[in-house]
Amino acid sequence: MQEMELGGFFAEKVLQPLGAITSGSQFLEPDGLFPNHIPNPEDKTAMKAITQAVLENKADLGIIFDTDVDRSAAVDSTGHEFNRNRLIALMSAIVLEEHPGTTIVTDSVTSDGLTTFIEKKLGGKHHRFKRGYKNVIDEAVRLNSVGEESHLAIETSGHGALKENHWLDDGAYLMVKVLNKLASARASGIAGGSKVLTDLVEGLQEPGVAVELRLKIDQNHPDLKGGSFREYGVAVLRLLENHIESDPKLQKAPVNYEGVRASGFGGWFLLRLSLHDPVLPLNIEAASHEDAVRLGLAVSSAVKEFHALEMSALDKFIQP
Ligand SMILES: O=P(O)(O)OC[C@H]1O[C@H](O)[C@H](O)[C@@H](O)[C@@H]1O
Repeated sequence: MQEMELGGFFAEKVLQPLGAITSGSQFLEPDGLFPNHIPNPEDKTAMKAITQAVLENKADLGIIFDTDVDRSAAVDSTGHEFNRNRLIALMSAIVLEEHPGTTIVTDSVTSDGLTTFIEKKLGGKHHRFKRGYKNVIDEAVRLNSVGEESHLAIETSGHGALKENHWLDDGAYLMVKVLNKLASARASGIAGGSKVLTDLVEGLQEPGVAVELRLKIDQNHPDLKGGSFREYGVAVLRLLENHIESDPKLQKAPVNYEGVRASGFGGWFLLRLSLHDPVLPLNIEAASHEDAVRLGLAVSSAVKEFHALEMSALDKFIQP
């Protein structure tokens, strides 16, 4: 069972020759207008489409790719999604079985629960680095070159690369690893859909609320005073950092490579500059909506003097 545009080859050229039944697959024909949904494994509509197809067809596993097959996600036979932190947890479990103790390099927006899972349950090391598939891959290569073993560089976006695959940014290869795990469980007599995969991520703590709010910087606003949006964004981050230091309810993340990350109210937030856009993405995770709002309020009150920052997404989130 599989879906997605250019990745259509995977059903015909990989899954079928291996003996898989792929009859419930959908959207295998490329169409640049993307008539079905945004081709993004982080997108809720995209994940809903593959989940429904898995359940309707009683498939053992669902696989979804983005347009050029470098991002992927999976769905187990019960409709449980393996994308974002859960995909990283699954891939970490598979890679750490093969390479005990190895370092997993991820992007900056990964959850605190993922760190606990990788380090306490799997016995690996979580190196939370920067957003951007190239950044995580380059960092994993660098770690190996200075003697720290790393076999997996992966983003919540679904981009992922393995050392054994020459650090290619390759969503199809990630799914091959997942399929391998499923097939070897079958071969050793463990049936039951894709439960073997679900079991691998057991114990991963997931937040009740996880949001990404993208705060735009108006590049024509007089507050920029002819400077770049980047400079403006850096000034916002600097001020937020000062606020955190003077707020006893917030603790600055001791190790952080991008933007400003802080814990508080049982959750965390990260405000950073987008890789490409005049935007400051704000990620907030917490156990409840109330706690997530408290974190949002802390950010909002810290940056309120920055009038070129478009706050409507955050305002909407924190409104009573
Ligand atoms: O920084 P953002 O705007 O959230 O974008 C971040 C994303 O940018 C590009 O699409 C890269 O290919 C991704 O690897 C990265 O995750």
